[in-house]
Amino acid sequence: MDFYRYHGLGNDYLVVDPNKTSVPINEESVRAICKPHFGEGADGVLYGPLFTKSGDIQLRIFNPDGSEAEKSGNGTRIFARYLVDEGYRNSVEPFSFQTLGGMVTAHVIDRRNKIVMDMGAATFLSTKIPVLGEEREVVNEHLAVNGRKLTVTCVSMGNPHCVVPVNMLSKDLALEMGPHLENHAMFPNRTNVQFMRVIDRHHIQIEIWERGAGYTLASGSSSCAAAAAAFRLGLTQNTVKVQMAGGELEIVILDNYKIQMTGPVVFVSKGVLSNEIFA
Ligand SMILES: N[C@@H](CCC[C@H](N)C(=O)O)C(=O)O
Repeated sequence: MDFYRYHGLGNDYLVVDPNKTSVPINEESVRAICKPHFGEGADGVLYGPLFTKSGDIQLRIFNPDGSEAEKSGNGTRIFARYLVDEGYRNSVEPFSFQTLGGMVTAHVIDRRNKIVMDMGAATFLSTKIPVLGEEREVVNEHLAVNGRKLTVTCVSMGNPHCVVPVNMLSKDLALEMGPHLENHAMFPNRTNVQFMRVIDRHHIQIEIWERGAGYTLASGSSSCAAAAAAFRLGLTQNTVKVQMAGGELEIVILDNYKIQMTGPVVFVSKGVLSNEIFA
């Protein structure tokens, strides 16, 4: 099974192309592939391009625990670059593809340094995220988590996010509280988690705990969600640089919370997976 490894700010994915391999991708095989030391090790698998009857391209996004995600910011930028690198699309014109969390549109301006992605609209609506309880926008709500009382704002970018503004940010905070928030009873589909420090009206910093992946150096959809929450809370303007352990993404919040994300993608390697890892 051929794979193509890319990373976006240290958030690394393996692209597995169904047109080049017949090995099935499922929960079990994804776990084996992503397992550090025993498999290739990665923050996820991007399975595509799959083609619909009308010729649209579809992408399936898998977390290292084998669960399927509706959307990924770094994942979609990486996949856009793969489509151009392998000649499925060219970089002259923007192109779109489907994810479980909706359509995204890629503008490949400089395939290494600048891929702009129209990520779809952010929503704070509980039924869309989902968050339990009566239908409402989940903005500045109190949540008891592992003996602490946090104030959270929840966002769907197609996939679920829980943003926690804090004054003091650390990796340890994400490692300690992330798993409790990810699996909190309020989130029936679990959630991605961002601890967010506002630096000024154009800069925020986040530490991330990803659903199905754990601590990651960067997350594109997390950056979109955190920027949308900061803007909604009146803490920032609509153009924000999001600083993460792995680097920085630029997020623009357009009308109706449509989100545009800009960032780099690095091609790391191409390889062949041995069947032995599935035994
Ligand atoms: N790393 C991604 C997010 C991947 C999916 C996420 N773990 C989920 O389960 O929703 C990104 O860059 O957005």
